[in-house]
Amino acid sequence: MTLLLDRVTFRYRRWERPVLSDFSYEVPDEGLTILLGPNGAGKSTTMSLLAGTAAPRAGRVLLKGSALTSTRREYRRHVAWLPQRVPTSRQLTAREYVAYMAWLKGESRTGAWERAGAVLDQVGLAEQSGRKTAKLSGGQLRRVGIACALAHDARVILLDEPTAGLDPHQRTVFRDVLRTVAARIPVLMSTHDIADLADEANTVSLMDRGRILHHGGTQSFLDHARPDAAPARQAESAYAVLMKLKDSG
Ligand SMILES: Nc1ncnc2c1ncn2[C@@H]1O[C@H](COP(=O)(O)OP(=O)(O)OP(=O)(O)O)[C@@H](O)[C@H]1O
Repeated sequence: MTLLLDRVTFRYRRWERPVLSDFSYEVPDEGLTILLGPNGAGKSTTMSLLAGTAAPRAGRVLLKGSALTSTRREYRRHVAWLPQRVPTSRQLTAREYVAYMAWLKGESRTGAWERAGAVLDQVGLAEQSGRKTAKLSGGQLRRVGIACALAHDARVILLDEPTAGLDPHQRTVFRDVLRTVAARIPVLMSTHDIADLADEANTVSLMDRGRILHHGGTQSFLDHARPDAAPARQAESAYAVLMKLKDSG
């Protein structure tokens, strides 16, 4: 499975300067890849282009060699996507909402309902599955969003800051879910929780101002850490060193 951006240029409406210019990025086809970078680096933009929710002004978005534009429905079925802000329908219960999203992606009615129950359980929301989404907390809604991304048979999963707003216990639950899922399906996840998640990742991509500064195995990323960095601080140190290198280069 190959999902990639090929020489893409993108700018937001009424903005003169493109966020991404002649930008290429290929999602590794196995395991967990974390996408790091400071605020405004272009992570969410990159992910929404990969998810097919934003369209490039130039260049191509490709899934296994076929252009997004020719197979949009098919594409959305294969690519699961958790945006930063989880859109929900306030009148539906958590289970109804997740089942509806799975149905939209091509699951049968019964299949979607069963699957919704299972994934809500997986993200620790079994007890809240009958509550209206309007009554859920921000962290619980985020878990509903994660459940939606897991609720259909996608071939790649894109998660934009999935751990934002989760309490420490839920982060641990999420890490376990992520480990299980990424063993089966490639996952690309943007995050600011470097220390938490670098251990879990197979690949680390670091971007800034619409450019990839580093892309490679987790160890090759951690190798940039200062020699005196404490083991628990290695990922943060590597991040700081690479960002500084960019400033000096
Ligand atoms: N809807 C929008 N309209 C106009 N500009 C936008 C919009 N969304 C993002 N931008 C701009 O595009 C650039 C990249 O933003 P993007 O959200 O992709 O960064 P990010 O790396 O995901 O940041 P963060 O870590 O804060 O989520 C920023 O300069 C941002 O201000």
